[in-house]
Amino acid sequence: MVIRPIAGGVQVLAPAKLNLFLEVLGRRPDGYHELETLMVAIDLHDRLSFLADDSGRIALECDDPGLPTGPGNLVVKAAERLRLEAGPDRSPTLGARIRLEKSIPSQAGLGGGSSDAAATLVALDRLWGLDTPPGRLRELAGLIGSDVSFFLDAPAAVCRGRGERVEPLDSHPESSPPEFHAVLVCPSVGVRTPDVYAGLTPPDRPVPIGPAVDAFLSGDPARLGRCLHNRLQPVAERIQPALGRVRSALIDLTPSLDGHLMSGSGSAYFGLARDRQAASDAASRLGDLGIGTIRVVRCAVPEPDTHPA
Ligand SMILES: C[C@@](CO)(OP(=O)(O)O)[C@H](O)COP(=O)(O)OP(=O)(O)OC[C@H]1O[C@@H](n2ccc(N)nc2=O)[C@H](O)[C@@H]1O
Ligand SMILES: Nc1ncnc2c1ncn2[C@@H]1O[C@H](COP(=O)(O)OP(=O)(O)O)[C@@H](O)[C@H]1O
Repeated sequence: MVIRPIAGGVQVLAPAKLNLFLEVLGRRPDGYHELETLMVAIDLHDRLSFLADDSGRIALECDDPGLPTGPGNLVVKAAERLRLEAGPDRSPTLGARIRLEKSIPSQAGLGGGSSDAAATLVALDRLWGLDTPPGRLRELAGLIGSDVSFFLDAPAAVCRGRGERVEPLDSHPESSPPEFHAVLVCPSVGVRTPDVYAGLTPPDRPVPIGPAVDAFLSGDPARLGRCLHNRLQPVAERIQPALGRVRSALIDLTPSLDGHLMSGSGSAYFGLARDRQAASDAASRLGDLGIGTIRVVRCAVPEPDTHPA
């Protein structure tokens, strides 16, 4: 995530993510599912600004009237959870005026709410001068939602457990993760994550993640395209049959695209392209079909001025 100082506070660009591979290993006794997923950040961002307020009030304003601005918003949840870390003496004076400008569609499997929550942890930790140890920040992220920890470590990682055990793929400081281009289709209908997991039967023989990770690290879109996999996709398409049209439209673009997949629990789909021009060409062809909002995106682009998690 990109974080910059502004007058009286900080501003953060919180990226969306794509799941390039998602396998469910089993259902856990706590009701969650054990996952293996390859996630990458993309250059589609929400923008959040944070101004300190020593009255102790946490106030959120959001330009999307469809989203809650109270404790139902993951931004408020993250702010309140972090404030507890300051202890009973300091926390009553810690407040913030937060503005959230949404560009990441909701209920799309793009992790917008989770990314906003991670951005809030990082920004308010800095604004309130808490200096929370990175390991503790990760624990708090895991308490807020399964996908939140990834955004502390983006741009590319393998995530396991509920999704909160993150193994970044850019661990060599001198090498950046490879860059991929894709066309993104965001249908007007969303899919609720709990409904998708509730409708899932975990596979007897899970698909291994290794080939997808190797293909990702090779930087070859054709190779990665052959390894794309999402166990949640057939369930989401059963719940929301309109998604079948998106899949068909992407199939019709084969072989101009190197592969296509639904992200996370849906409803967004992406088509992997050999380069930016191929992604733009695919976007033009998809634009007239009325299947949703079409964008060209880049994956796993290293960003300047990132907060060391
Ligand atoms: C499917 C994925 C793939 O990256 O992303 P999205 O499509 O939501 O972006 C994630 O697993 C979603 O993560 P996140 O959206 O943070 O989930 P949470 O808020 O923790 O959980 C929402 C609900 O999903 C189910 N859930 C979530 C994660 C998991 N490993 N197993 C589950 O069964 C549970 O029913 C839980 O109550
Ligand atoms: N900051 C936020 N941005 C988006 N959705 C949020 C946010 N906070 C809470 N939510 C709730 O989380 C749900 C979906 O979250 P989102 O992250 O957009 O989708 P997904 O889990 O599919 O990636 C929505 O129903 C929305 O009401």
